[in-house]
Amino acid sequence: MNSVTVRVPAKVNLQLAVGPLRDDGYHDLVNVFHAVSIFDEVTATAETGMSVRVEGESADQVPENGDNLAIRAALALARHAGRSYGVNLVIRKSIPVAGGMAGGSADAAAALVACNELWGLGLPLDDLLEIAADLGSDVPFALLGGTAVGTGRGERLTPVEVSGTFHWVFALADGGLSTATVYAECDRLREATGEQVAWPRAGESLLTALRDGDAKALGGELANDLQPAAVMLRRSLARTLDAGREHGALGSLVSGSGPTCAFLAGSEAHAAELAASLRGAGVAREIITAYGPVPGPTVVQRARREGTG
Ligand SMILES: C[C@@](CO)(OP(=O)(O)O)[C@H](O)COP(=O)(O)OP(=O)(O)OC[C@H]1O[C@@H](n2ccc(N)nc2=O)[C@H](O)[C@@H]1O
Ligand SMILES: Nc1ncnc2c1ncn2[C@@H]1O[C@H](COP(=O)(O)OP(=O)(O)O)[C@@H](O)[C@H]1O
Repeated sequence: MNSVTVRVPAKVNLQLAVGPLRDDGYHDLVNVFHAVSIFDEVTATAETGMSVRVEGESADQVPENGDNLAIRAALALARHAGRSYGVNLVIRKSIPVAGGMAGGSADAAAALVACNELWGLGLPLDDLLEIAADLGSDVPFALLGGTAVGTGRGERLTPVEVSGTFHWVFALADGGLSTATVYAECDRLREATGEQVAWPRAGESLLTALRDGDAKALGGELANDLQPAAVMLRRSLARTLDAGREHGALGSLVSGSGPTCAFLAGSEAHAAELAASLRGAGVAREIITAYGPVPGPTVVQRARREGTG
C-alpha cells in the first residue's frame, strides 16, 4: 500500500479530577474520556524523509515541522521498529486547535495507526499504546476511542461500559488555551485558596449514568477540576457556560483545559434546538453538534500508486 487514510475523533472529558502536583511536573488524574463525532483525517503516503502538511480548520496554528505531534508519532514508531522509514502526512483538521479536545493527540494516534499499516509493521495495540504514552498523556486514549477512565497522567486506561448514544453541543472559542498554563493556573488557585487536594476518584454515579445511558443523570455528574482555571484565564467562558444552563442543557462544562465548552442534550432534536439557541445568544465563535461515544482511529481509505509495490 502506498497511502493509508485514517479518520480519528476528538474527545470531551466527562470527569476530570486533578490530584496533587507530582515531582515530574504532571498531576495524577481520574480522567473520564469520551470520544465524540468531530473528526480529523490523516493520510500517510510512502516517501523518503518525513514531512507534514496541515489543511482545514485553523491549519495556520498547527506546526508543519518536527514539532507536529503526528510527525513525532511517525518518528517514534520508526524508532520502535528500528528502521529509517519515510512518510508524508497530510492532516485535514476539523477538531478545534488548542481547544481542549485533544486534536494533536488524535492526529498522533491516527499517524501511528496509518504508519503501522503503511510500513507493514503489524504492531499490536499494546505496543502502539506504549509509544503513545511517551508522546503525550492523551494519546493512548486517542488510540482507543469510545469511553474510558484514564488514571496516572491519564495514560493508564480502563474502558467504560456505555449504553446508547449521548448528544452534545460544543461552543468553539476564538483562540486556544495552553494545557500547561491551565494546569499551572489550577495549582496557583489551589495554593491561593489553601484548598486541600484530594486523591482523585472516579464518580460512581457518573459511571452508573453512563452504563444506564441516562443523559439527565450524566448531566448532573459532569465535573472538571480545570474549569475554574480555564474560566480565570478566559473570563468570557463563564457567560458561555451560563447560556448553556439558561437554554436547557442537561449539563455544561469546559472540555479538558478548554476553551471549548460542552453541553449535554437529551436527544438529537434537543441538541439541534440547544445549538440554535446558543447561536442566537452569540456566546461563541461557532456552535456545533456531535454525538458520542464513537470508535477510535478508523482506516477509511487505502490506495496503491500505479506501477509500484
Ligand atoms: C487536560 C487534558 C485532559 O484530557 O487534555 P486537553 O484538554 O488539554 O486536551 C490532558 O490532561 C492533557 O493531556 P496532554 O495534552 O496529552 O498533555 P501532555 O502533553 O502530556 O502534557 C502537557 C502539560 O500538561 C500538564 N499535565 C498534563 C497531564 C497531567 N496528568 N498533568 C499535567 O500537569 C503538564 O504541565 C504537561 O507539561
Ligand atoms: N497535529 C497537531 N494538531 C493540533 N495541534 C498540534 C499538532 N501538533 C502540534 N500541535 C500543537 O499542540 C498544541 C495543542 O493542540 P491541541 O492538541 O489541538 O489542543 P489541546 O491540547 O487543547 O487538546 C497547539 O498549540 C498546536 O500548535
